[in-house]
Parts: sequence; C-alpha cells; structure tokens
Amino acid sequence: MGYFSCNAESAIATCGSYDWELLTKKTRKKGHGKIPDKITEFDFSDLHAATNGFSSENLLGKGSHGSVYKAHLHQIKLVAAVKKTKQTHPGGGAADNEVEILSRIYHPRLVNLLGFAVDPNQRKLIVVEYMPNGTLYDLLHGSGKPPGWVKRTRFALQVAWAVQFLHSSNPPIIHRDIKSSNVLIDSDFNSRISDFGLALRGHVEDVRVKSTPPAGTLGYLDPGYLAPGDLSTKSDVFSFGILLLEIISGRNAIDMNYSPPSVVEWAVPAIKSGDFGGICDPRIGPPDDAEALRQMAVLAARCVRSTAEKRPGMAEVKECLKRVYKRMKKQSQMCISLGRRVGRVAEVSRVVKYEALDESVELVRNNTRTGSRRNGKVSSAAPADPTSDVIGDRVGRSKSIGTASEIKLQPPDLSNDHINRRRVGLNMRMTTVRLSKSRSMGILQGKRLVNNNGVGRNLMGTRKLEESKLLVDLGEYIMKEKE
Ligand SMILES: Nc1ncnc2c1ncn2[C@@H]1O[C@H](COP(=O)(O)OP(=O)(O)OP(=O)(O)O)[C@@H](O)[C@H]1O
Repeated sequence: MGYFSCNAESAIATCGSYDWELLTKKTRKKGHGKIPDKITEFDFSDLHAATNGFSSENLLGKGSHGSVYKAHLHQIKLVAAVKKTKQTHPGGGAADNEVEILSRIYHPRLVNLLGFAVDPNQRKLIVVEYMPNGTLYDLLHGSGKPPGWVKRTRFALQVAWAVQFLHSSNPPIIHRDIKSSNVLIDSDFNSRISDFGLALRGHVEDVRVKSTPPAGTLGYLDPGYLAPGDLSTKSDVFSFGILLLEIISGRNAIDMNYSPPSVVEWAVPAIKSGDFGGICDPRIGPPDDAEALRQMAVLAARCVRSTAEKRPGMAEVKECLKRVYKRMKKQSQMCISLGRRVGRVAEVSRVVKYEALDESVELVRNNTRTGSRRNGKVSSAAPADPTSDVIGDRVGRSKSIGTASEIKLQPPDLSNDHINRRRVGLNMRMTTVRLSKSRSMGILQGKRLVNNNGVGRNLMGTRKLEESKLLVDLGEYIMKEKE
C-alpha cells in the first residue's frame, strides 16, 4: 500500500509502510489499546488538493479552534477529516496538543489520528478518521427522529468505555471537554470521542497539569475545577454525567427554555424524589424498563455530585451502563417478540365473551394456539396469575360483563417507529393489571392459562369468573415463558 505523501521526519511522524486500515482492523479485533507506531506527516499541498482547496463543499463544521474539512486521500484510498486551526501557536496550541496526545493512543471509540501537516504559515493541520454520521449533539437535538433508549444507552456506554480507556492510560489522559458535540458517530453508528485540543496527559501532580489553567465548556465544566490543582479524572466524570443527563432528557446542558436552565439543577431534584419519568426526553417518553431508567438516572446524579471524591470512577460508570444497556436491549427484543405475537393474535382474532360476577368483559382472543411455530408452545398472553395451572388445552369463552366495551388488540406496526414500540411497551408494563372494563386487556387461551380457583374454568363456561382473580400480566407472562 502506498502512502499519500511523506516529506519529513519529525519527532512523531515518520514515513514507512504503515497501514492504517490494517491497524484499525487489527486493533478492532483486539478491542482497544494498540498504540500506532507511526503517524504520517502529510504534504500540505496534497491535503489542499484532497479537500478541494479547503472549499466550502468540503467543510464539515466549525469549532472554536478552527474548521474541519472532508478530504479524499485518493492515493491511500481513504476519506479523512482535516482540522485546520485558526492561529499559529508557537508555544504549542490545541493542534499540537491534540497530535501529541492522539499519537500515543488508539481506541476504537476515539476519533483516531491519521497524521498531520504544516501549512506555509506554520499552522498545524490534523488528519483524523472521518465520521460520516455527525455528532451526538445533532442526533439528540436535531430535527430528525430522536434515538430510542437502546441507541441512547449504547452511545452512553461507548463514550464511558472511551473515557475509561483515557483515564486508565499511563499516564492518565484527562479530556476536559466531554460533551455531545465532541462525540462523533462513525459509519457503524458507534459513538467516538473527538477533539483532544484541551486534553491533558499526565498525573495530577505533574508540572504541566498543575500549571495549566482550567478550561472546558460551560454547562459541562466541573464546578469544583476552579484552579489547576483542582483537576482530576473526576472532572471528566462530571462532564460525562451532564452528557448522560442530556442523553436521558434530550435537553441541553444549559437551556433557557427550562426552569432552572441548568440540567443539573433541573434533573437532580427530580431524580432524588424518584421522578425518573419526569426527566425523560418527552419525544420518546420513559423506557419500558423502569429499573434500567432508575439505574441510569441515579448514575448520572452521582456523576454530577459537587464533591469530586464522591463521584464514581469511569470503570464503575462503564459497568453500570453495561448492565443498563443489556436490560434495555432485552426489553426491546421482548417488545419486538411480543409485537409479532400480538400481530399473530390479531390475524386470527375473534371476540369471545365470558362472565365474571355481575360485570362483563369482551375480549379479543386468538385461536387455540398462536405461539411460536418452531417450538410449538402456547405463547400468547394469559390471565396473569403466575400460579396458573393447566386444566385443559381448550380456549375458554369469556363473556362480557355488564356494559363492558370490546377490547381490541391491534397488531402494532413495528416497522413504523419508536412510538409503536412504546405502545407495545405500555401494554407490557401492565404488570398484574386487573382486567376491567375499559383499560385492561386479556387474551385467553388453553394450557397454562387457568388456575385452580376457577378463573380459567369460567372461561370454559362452567363457572363464574371472579373478576378480582382475573389478572392480566401480558409482559410478565411472556417474560416467564422466555426464561
Ligand atoms: N472526524 C470528523 N469527521 C467528521 N466531521 C467532523 C470530524 N471532526 C469534526 N467534525 C465536524 O466539525 C465540527 C467542528 O469540530 P471541532 O472539533 O472543531 O469543534 P467542536 O467540537 O464542534 O467545537 P469546539 O471546538 O468549540 O469544542 C464538528 O461539530 C463536526 O460536525
């Protein structure tokens, strides 16, 4: 594989048979942590050509330190992003800092360094991996479809993993500017941390760290970081906590449309009072797994504690988010599976009626067996008394009680969007909901659906149904069956 252009050797850059694509694949397989041994120094004129003369068509975005351009590096068949800084910093500005730090590390959840160039005015240009799917900020606050809970927790976990990698490097790297606009989304929709312009590498007692004035972004900045000596990895934990609150709520770190405008002052009291649903992005509502939401919200509140020592370390944050992500994923898979089943129920549904004391309920029921055709199990919803026994294989008839209206199950259109998934989820959250006229639903059928107390037998038309015993727990039933 040829190399784009190497015109000099520097302390960092050397020419040679360095293959970024190979390196990326290799390190991806390993997971993380392989340090690239060589960083390419590109010729400025080649970068100029690759960015179409730093044209506006190639402009990817602007930051406080400069502009970023898309570059087609044809010779090495690579699309990259070139960061062009505004000013020359003879003493070592953000660009030098970024090159110095990124040249020593590699991680699949970082926007990794490919090389650099120096322009005729001695300004340094940084060449990094190109991220085609914008920033996490755009995803959370843009006008497009907001990401659902599985994606949000996945993004959060990936950022936590990357920050933990930085903190566990030797010496540790403190990013100092963790925020949603510095989380870029790659071609596989993974989140990656970018922008190491403010990052510091070293132990807190090192001279460089001790003498660097505080910096960061308002809204994400640790309130306890007022002097160089206050800096520790826990400052990044604070910023990560703000990012997590942003991911949960969909609101900005500082947002004048809210009262109070600070996301910490707005969210933490709600979390402390147990109002986890109240801080969720209203566009998607709370997740179906209330416990996962609770864990994530409490974690965010711990990350933004004013006392740095009381904040968790990033390893703990990562582990907690891993559990949350697993739960969210499981819940989502269950919803999809339930949706399919409910879809099948509706296909063959017909109204059955049953009698319960002096009330009536009409239910839509499916045919005798609607479960997985593969395993032949009866797998639709049940009267959710978990102690239900088997008394037969036939589906009983339910009778309407009084003036009860017909409760129909519509097959959810899961292909549509998160809103439909949520509707399914809402049904699933009805753990041990009483079957009543207007709000509950039940799908009644054969095996496993009938208990000793006659609830099921009533469905066979032989006994009166005790309404108080007919509990519907669609989600729990399906969950049990899965186990
Ligand atoms: N590697 C990349 N691939 C694709 N687009 C990128 C890449 N790096 C940056 N961008 C785009 O360029 C924009 C500016 O990035 P930059 O890192 O300079 O600033 P920022 O982080 O948005 O702001 P600030 O520097 O003020 O913190 C980003 O918001 C993003 O849209």
